[in-house]
This record gives sequence, C-alpha cells and structure tokens, in this order.
Amino acid sequence: MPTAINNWQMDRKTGGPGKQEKPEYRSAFRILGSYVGPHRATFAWVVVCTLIAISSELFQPYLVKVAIDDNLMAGKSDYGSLLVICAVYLGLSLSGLVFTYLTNNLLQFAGQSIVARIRKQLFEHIAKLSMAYFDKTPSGSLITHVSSDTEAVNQFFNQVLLTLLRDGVTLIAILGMMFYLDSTLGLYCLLLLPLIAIIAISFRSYMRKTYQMARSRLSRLVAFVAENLSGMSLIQAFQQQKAQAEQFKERNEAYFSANVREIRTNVMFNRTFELLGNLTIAFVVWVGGKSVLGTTLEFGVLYAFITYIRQFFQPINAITQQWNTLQSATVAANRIWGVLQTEQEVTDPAEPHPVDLESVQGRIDFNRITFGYASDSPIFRGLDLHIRPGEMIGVVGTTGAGKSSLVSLLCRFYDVQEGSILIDGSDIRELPQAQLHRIVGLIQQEPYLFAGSIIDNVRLFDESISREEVVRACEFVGADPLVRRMAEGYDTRLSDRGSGLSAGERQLLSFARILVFRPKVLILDEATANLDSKTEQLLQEALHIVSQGRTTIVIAHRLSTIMHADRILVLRHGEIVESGTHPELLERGGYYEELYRHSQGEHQAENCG
Ligand SMILES: Nc1ncnc2c1ncn2[C@@H]1O[C@H](COP(=O)(O)OP(=O)(O)OP(=O)(O)O)[C@@H](O)[C@H]1O
Repeated sequence: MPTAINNWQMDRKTGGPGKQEKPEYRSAFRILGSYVGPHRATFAWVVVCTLIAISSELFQPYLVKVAIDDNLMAGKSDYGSLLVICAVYLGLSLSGLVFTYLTNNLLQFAGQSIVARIRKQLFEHIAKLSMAYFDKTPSGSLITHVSSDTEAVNQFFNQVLLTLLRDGVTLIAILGMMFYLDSTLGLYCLLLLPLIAIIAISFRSYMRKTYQMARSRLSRLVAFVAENLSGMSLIQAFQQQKAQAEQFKERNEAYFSANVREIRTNVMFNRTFELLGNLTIAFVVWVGGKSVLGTTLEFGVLYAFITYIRQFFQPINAITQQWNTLQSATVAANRIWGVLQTEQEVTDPAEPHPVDLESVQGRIDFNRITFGYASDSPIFRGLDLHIRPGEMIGVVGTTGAGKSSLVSLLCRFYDVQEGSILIDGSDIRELPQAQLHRIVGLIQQEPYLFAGSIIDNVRLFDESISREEVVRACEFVGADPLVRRMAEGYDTRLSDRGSGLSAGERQLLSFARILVFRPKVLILDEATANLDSKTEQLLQEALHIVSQGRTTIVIAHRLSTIMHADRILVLRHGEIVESGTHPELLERGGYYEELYRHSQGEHQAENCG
C-alpha cells in the first residue's frame, strides 16, 4: 500500500508520467526485422498478393476508359466486347477482394505469431531476471512492456507495414497510370506533391503532439485506477473516496480534452486533404475538359484521371495517419529490446556442480561475507555464521538489521560481494539455481497464492506430485479441516492471491507446500507475524512438524516462535551481536533479554485486556 501512496504523491509532483521517449527508427527496424526471418515466405506471399490486389483495383478505371473511348464514344454497337469488358471488370473486383483478404490474413497471422513469440520471450526473460532488477523496475512498467508495448508492435505489422506496402505501391502505380494516360495532366498532378508534403508535415508535428498527449493522459488515468484498486482498503479505511474521485475527475477530464483535440486534429487533416483532392479534380475537369472539347483528349481518359485522383489522396492520407502508430511501435520495440537485453545478475555457472538432492545434509556456512544493495554501503562486512545440519536457528534484531537480507543471500536472490556461502561444503554459486531452490525452501510473511485450485497451489502446478501427497501434507500441518470446509474441498479455486482466505490460512497452505517439496533447508521470514495467537499456535505446531530433519532458520519479531530454537542470533547493523539458547541469552542480559521483558509485558497486557 505505501507504494500506492508514494505514486499518488509522485504523480502530483511531476504532473504525470515521464516524457515520451524519442523513437530510434534504425534500431527498431533492425529488431523487428530479426523477427521476420522465420516468416520470410509469408511476407513474400503478402507482397505478391498485395501487388495482385493493387493491380486489380487500378485496372478498373482503365477498363471503364476503354469501354468509353473504344466502344461508347466510337459509336460502336459491339455489345459482345462491352460484355467482355464488364466481365473482366467484375473479375478484377473479385480478384481485388480475394487478394486483399489473403494479404490481410497472411499479415495478421505472421504479425500475431511474431508478437506472441515476443510476448513469450519477454515473460520468460523477465522471470529469469535477478531480484536487483525488480528492486529498480516498477512492476507497472513491466506490465506495460508485456501488454501495451507488444500490442504496439502488433500494430506495426498489421497496420503500418500493410499501409506502407499497399498504399506506397498504390501511390506509385497511380502516378504511373496518370503519366501513361496523359503526361501533361500527370505533370500537373505531380506539381501537387510539394503542396501535399507541406500540409502533411505541418499537420504531422501537431498530430504527434495530440496523439502523445492522449496516450500519456490515458496511461496516467489507468495507473491511477490500478493504484486505487490495489489500495482500496486504505482508501475506505481513511474515507478517501471523495478525494480520490476528485483526482480521478481531473485525470478523466484531462484525457477527455486530449481525446477531443486529437480527433479534431485528425478531422481537420482529413478534410484539408479532401478539399485539396476536390480542388485538384475541379482543376483537372477544367484543364482536361478544355482538351476534351478541343478533341486533344479522349473523354474516357478524363474519366479515368478523375477516378485516379480520387484514389491518389487515400493512400497519402493513410500513410500520414500511420505515422503515430509507427512512432509508438518504434519506441515500444526499443523498450522491449531493452528488457530482453537486460542480463541476469545472478547466473548459473558455466559448469555447474549439481549435488545429489537426497544426500544433502543441510550444513550452512556463511564465510566472511560482505554484501550491500549498493556496493559502496555494505550491510554485512565479513559476517561469519556456521549452521549445523538439522539445527534450528532463530534470528531476531532491530528493524533494518539485515535479517531478510541474510536469507535472501542464502536463496541467491543476490550474490555476495566478498566471501562465500556454502551448503554441505558446496558454494551456492556453483550449484544450478533450480537445484538450490529445491534445497532451500522459503516461507515469507505474505505467502503467495496463485489463481488456481488448492491442490495446484500446494504442489505449484507440478503434476508429478500426487493428490494424495498434497492431502497428506495438509493433514500434517493442520490445514486439512480448513480445506474440507470449503465448497469444493481441494478443488476449490482460489481467487486473486487467495484473497478469500485469512492470512493464517494462506500461511498454513504454504507450510503444506514446503512439506510437499521437502527442502533440506527451511527459512521462515516473519512467517508468523500479523497472526492472532490462536493461529500462531496452530502454525507453531505446523512448524514443529515441518522443521523435523531440516536445517531451519526462523526470523521472528515474536519471541514465542523462536524460544525453543537450538540457537538464537541477535543481529544489529549487519553483525551478530548475541548468540546462544533462550536461557543463555536471558542470563546474559543484553538486547535479547530486553526484547523478552518487553514481550512479556505485552503478553500480560494482552491477557489483562
Ligand atoms: N531491495 C533492497 N534494495 C535496497 N536496500 C534494501 C533492500 N532491501 C533491504 N534494504 C536495506 O537493507 C537494510 C537491511 O534490510 P533487511 O530487510 O535485511 O532488514 P531486516 O532486519 O529484515 O528488517 P525488518 O525487520 O524491518 O524486516 C535496510 O537498511 C534496508 O533498507
């Protein structure tokens, strides 16, 4: 929830999301081009089909010209050839239809396949990135990469590419036909090109601005809604609905006005082009009409010319309209590439040394480790800690002392800067990560549950783990009665992150998960925080069962969770300042004893209450 509040404040300070990135066309085309390779044949067919479709459409006015000049105007009563012309006209219309359909389908298929591949690559790559990357990158921007950015790339293939190809070729072909029919009139039309370019360029920058404004205001609106949804409990608890509605209204109106401005600009642009087209037709009717009257030009040629002029403006319009899409696709492609190029900080060794999982004993050695999230401010400076197989270690300490960081290092979410961490004498950097995570199991304060059935959540979608094993694990940790009370028992589908369950119930399921996966080293990071004493008692019992035969590290603020540990460590500013059993530490009269006295006071207060 603090994230949501911080974002609201940031948003207010900066007035919305950051500046639009500049498109880098060359690198974007190189990136997108690299995906085209496997679909080369499809794209070749797209070009062929497009050329046939364009030819079919452009020959139609020419056919009418032939009918007018060679038949009607020539005064022939040759119904047979007129019928042939009509049949060919119909054939061309049909071929235009069929080949346009084929072009669209082929391009859609290739485009969608490329985008599906990019999306898959992105998702798989993001899942492999190190925790340091997620510390720096807001999840919102990753969601944008996987959803909107890939969609922008999709539009590149299905809209921009198609327009550039079809309308680009159409434009050139129309000019060719015009010159073929009458070079003088063709030359006049060519003179129009600079005028068209001036209009397009002057509108382009304005259209880009309005387009970008609308997009950035939309993402601001969407981000605001997303934050509100994730922070709904806080909003309701603090009665912030009215204040939030006001802020939403402001963003909504800003998006509305940006949209209206964008539409107005587009309409203005289209109408200006239409006006220019009509003026050109009027000009051609005047100049060409004079020639027809002077019998230097055939009537059919004038007819075909007018039709071509009408067709001439449509592709220019379409290409200009695609400019914005091209820009956002370019930015998106570069952004996606940026993520795909991000290297993992924690990697598997070139030659990993796998161990036999069954023979792992669970001995852990932190050998003079030095680590800091920023390398110039270490949390641990040469920390030494050695844990025997099967030992249960309790870790307490002040906030920010480095308790969670210590276990993050053991899970290899980050690598130490100096020293080493060994499991049974093997450096964890030498183990394949997949194996390390089978050896070390972590239960956090907020257990993560996926949308899926209870069974799948416990066995993490691993079908090789039988239903019976899951049920047995749940029985062991005391989760079975809770599951059986649910409407569909073990097949009950959990909603978003298990929101239908209490924190304790979710935690019980994550204990069962640990039993099923049988890691040799078990870590509990504040796993019993935020639970009432009754649920905590239930989890204590579950922990007792789960920790049997395992090296267990328990980080806890509540001393009741770790009182019976074989050894308790007190961490302060990244150093172990006290170490011993519960009675030993009490006798010592240090930080632990102070903590214990404090917790006893709380306990008595709770009982009195
Ligand atoms: N991902 C991170 N990026 C940068 N700094 C971090 C990160 N996680 C923790 N820190 C910092 O490292 C220090 C140790 O944090 P850590 O979470 O390990 O403490 P802790 O003892 O578990 O605290 P708590 O009991 O409050 O959970 C703190 O100063 C914290 O601000």
